[in-house]
Amino acid sequence: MKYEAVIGLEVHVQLKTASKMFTSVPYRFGEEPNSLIDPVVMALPGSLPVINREAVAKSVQVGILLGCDIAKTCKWDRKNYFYPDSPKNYQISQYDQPLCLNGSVEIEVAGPSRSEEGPHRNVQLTRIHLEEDVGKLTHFDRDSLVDYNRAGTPLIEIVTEPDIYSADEAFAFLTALRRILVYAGISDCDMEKGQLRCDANISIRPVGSETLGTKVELKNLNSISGVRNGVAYEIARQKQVLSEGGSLVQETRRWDADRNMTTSMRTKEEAHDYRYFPDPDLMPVSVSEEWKAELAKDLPEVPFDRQRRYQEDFGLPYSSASVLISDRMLADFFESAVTTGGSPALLANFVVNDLSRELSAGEEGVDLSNCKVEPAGLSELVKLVEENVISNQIAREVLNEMLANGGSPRQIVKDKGLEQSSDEGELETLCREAIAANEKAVNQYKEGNAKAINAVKGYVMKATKGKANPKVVNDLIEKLVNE
Ligand SMILES: Nc1ncnc2c1ncn2[C@@H]1O[C@H](COP(=O)(O)OP(=O)(O)OP(=O)(O)O)[C@@H](O)[C@H]1O
Ligand SMILES: [Mg+2]
Ligand SMILES: [Mg+2]
Repeated sequence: MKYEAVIGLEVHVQLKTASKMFTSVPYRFGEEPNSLIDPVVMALPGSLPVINREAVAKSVQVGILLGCDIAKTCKWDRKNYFYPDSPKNYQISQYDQPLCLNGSVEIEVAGPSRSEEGPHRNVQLTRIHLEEDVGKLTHFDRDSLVDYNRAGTPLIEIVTEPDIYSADEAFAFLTALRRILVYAGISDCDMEKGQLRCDANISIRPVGSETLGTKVELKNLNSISGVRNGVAYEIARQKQVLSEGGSLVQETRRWDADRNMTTSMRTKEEAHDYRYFPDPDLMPVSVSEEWKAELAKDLPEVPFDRQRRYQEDFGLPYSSASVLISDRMLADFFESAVTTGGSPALLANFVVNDLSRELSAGEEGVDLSNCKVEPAGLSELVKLVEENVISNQIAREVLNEMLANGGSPRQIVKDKGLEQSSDEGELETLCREAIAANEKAVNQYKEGNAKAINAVKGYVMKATKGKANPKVVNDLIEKLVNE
């Protein structure tokens, strides 16, 4: 029998807010353990929670970005369980009246190559609710240490419908979701710092069947590639079990990235009964239309809309547009340069090929905040190319100088005497010299080998240190070899 996979994701995202969800203490990653706590975080008797307006605002913004229905009123519920990573014996969450319902995330599954666009599709969401994070346990041989710094940090849980059908789609979903959230300043979504965490629910069913199979919930997925690997492994494992005549049980499994396999953590019988009930210490929250409109105003255009605009309005190829939108700093830099002037295609080339490579320091991504080149400077450089003052090749050289020492491109070109030479008399002499020195190549060219002529052009370029106007050289050589 042929099977297909069905996947639903639960994504937890830490919100970038000045203080915790129900108290004014801040949260920062990597601080002295148990230094960012107070009576509310520790749930000391008599302490009362106060709702963080900024956290609600950011969650509403996520809802707007993802096209959700924002609840007019949402309420808070206690999810009861005890575990040492939480100082209370419950977590404040939202059960039956979450802040957002429905909505979707546009994904693009990778195309056949980096320069070819893959198919786009909307993955449906079920809900988004707001809750508080728990602390962090560190286990040793005989005992464990607990750090409550993270406890009480605002966390949203984004739950998808079972509407993802492969490991690659799960990867595409998380990539797209993370990009939107980072763009909008909702969260930095650094998975290594636990700012974005994902559980994957996976089942398989015979192709053509409408009913869902028994689901396995996969935990401990520590990176977006980890999700892809874990989901792929789990789909294969489930198919294997069924093909051997076995049956699947509803369980929670743990992804072991080192051993590249999943192992069982607990089965359905061991699942918690959370005994949800409304938190008596917190009032429901209502979100007015005015507030929603206010919050919507601060939101950026979403990345795929930008990608389409770059392709349609600026005529950029997919390969450039997709790299530009992969990082908001890069895209903003490009747009700012386009506004200042210069051909979008040329600007995109320099940003994608030169700036992004120069500035992407490994995992950290692009950091343009310390860059010595400003958008206006790049724009000026491109104008020099368009005005035929310098060639593309020289422009690269000037850009490298700008990246190293700053400065205006016009001034650099002037100081270093890099202006392109279009002096036909001077260039003709050089071209004649080049043709004489490359007799063999010229003959090959005449016999139909079009590329052979590059040797002749190369000679002129070398002699002028790249300063010859390539168009003038081309035309001259063309004319002279056919004389
Ligand atoms: N048979 C199935 N196959 C694949 N995914 C499923 C299946 N049934 C449900 N799902 C997905 O599992 C996820 C369930 O998440 P949800 O948060 O609603 O419940 P939970 O995991 O039981 O609760 P908790 O938040 O306490 O872990 C959703 O993303 C849903 O789409
Ligand atoms: Mg859940
Ligand atoms: Mg779950």
